[in-house]
Amino acid sequence: MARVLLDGYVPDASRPSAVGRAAVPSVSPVFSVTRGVSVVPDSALKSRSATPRTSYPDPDPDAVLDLAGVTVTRSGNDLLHEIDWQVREDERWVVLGPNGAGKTTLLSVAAARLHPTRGRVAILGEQLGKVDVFELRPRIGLSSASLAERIPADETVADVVVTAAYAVVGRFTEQYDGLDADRGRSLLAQFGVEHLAPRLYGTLSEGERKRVQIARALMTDPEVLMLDEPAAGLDLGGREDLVHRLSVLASDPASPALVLVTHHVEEIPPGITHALLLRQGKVVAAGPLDEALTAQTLSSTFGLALRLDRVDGRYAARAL
Ligand SMILES: Nc1ncnc2c1ncn2[C@@H]1O[C@H](COP(=O)(O)OP(=O)(O)OP(=O)(O)O)[C@@H](O)[C@H]1O
Repeated sequence: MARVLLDGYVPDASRPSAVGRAAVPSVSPVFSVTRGVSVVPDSALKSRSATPRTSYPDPDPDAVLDLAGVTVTRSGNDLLHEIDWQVREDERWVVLGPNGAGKTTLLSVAAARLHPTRGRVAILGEQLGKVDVFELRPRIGLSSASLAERIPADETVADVVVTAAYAVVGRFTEQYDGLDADRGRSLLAQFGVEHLAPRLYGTLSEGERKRVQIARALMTDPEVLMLDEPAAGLDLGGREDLVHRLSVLASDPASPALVLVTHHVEEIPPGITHALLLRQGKVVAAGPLDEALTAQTLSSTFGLALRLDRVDGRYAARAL
């Protein structure tokens, strides 16, 4: 069952497009439930619960990620507010939300890069605050813009991938054996960029860099793979190629659990099984893809009346 927790979309009656044609519910001033979806006005979305939880259930030992009551506060604002989220080994999640919704912050917590202000975070059975994150991080494959920015432009592509074995960027004096080099090559081949192995990273196109970053994220044979906007900046051909390769990865039962962050439903690869929709640091809906991702929840998430189509396992959205 999908958890559809919050629907902050309030149709603007003055906008003709939002009336009648929108696949979103009408909203009472206080609270309403339409077709099983909890709906609250924007004022409620912005509110913060007065008494935050102080105790949390024990983490589920079978969960790859188990977040309870996760709140991240900066400068008095909650970037994430009371997030509960569980990811299991065989699940492939997409995290959707508009700019500033808190997606990257959520991924940073889930990848053991950021401790929450409040809440309990268990990653691969280890609880943040009780584990050495430097031992935990190699078990998590992460591809993100902030990590990519740290890759030296004069590093060869082959080294960009193999250095993940030591969780470093920039090859120094570490020694890599033949198995590392073989694995690096085979991952580059999996993403169609094996021929780029001798090239300097700084000479690659954006699309080529993205594929190299994902190959790097898989280098340590991680138990969970987290990709923050892997298709950002790609042209149509590059996006379609990447979506296809991610679909192959997501559909392979031998692949690790996957969490993919995006703004665009068009970038959801077939094989994704679950969705978490985030708005203003709060969960709008979370659960199996078909239940959590609907025109209604998407409209609520982006604060816009949207039509959502699904053809051959691919999604498309447009404003009504
Ligand atoms: N250190 C900080 N202090 C204050 N606000 C911050 C800080 N870091 C992030 N924020 C704010 O938190 C919000 C969530 O940021 P985050 O990067 O997680 O969003 P996002 O959903 O990934 O956005 P985008 O899609 O634009 O990448 C943003 O409004 C951002 O400006």
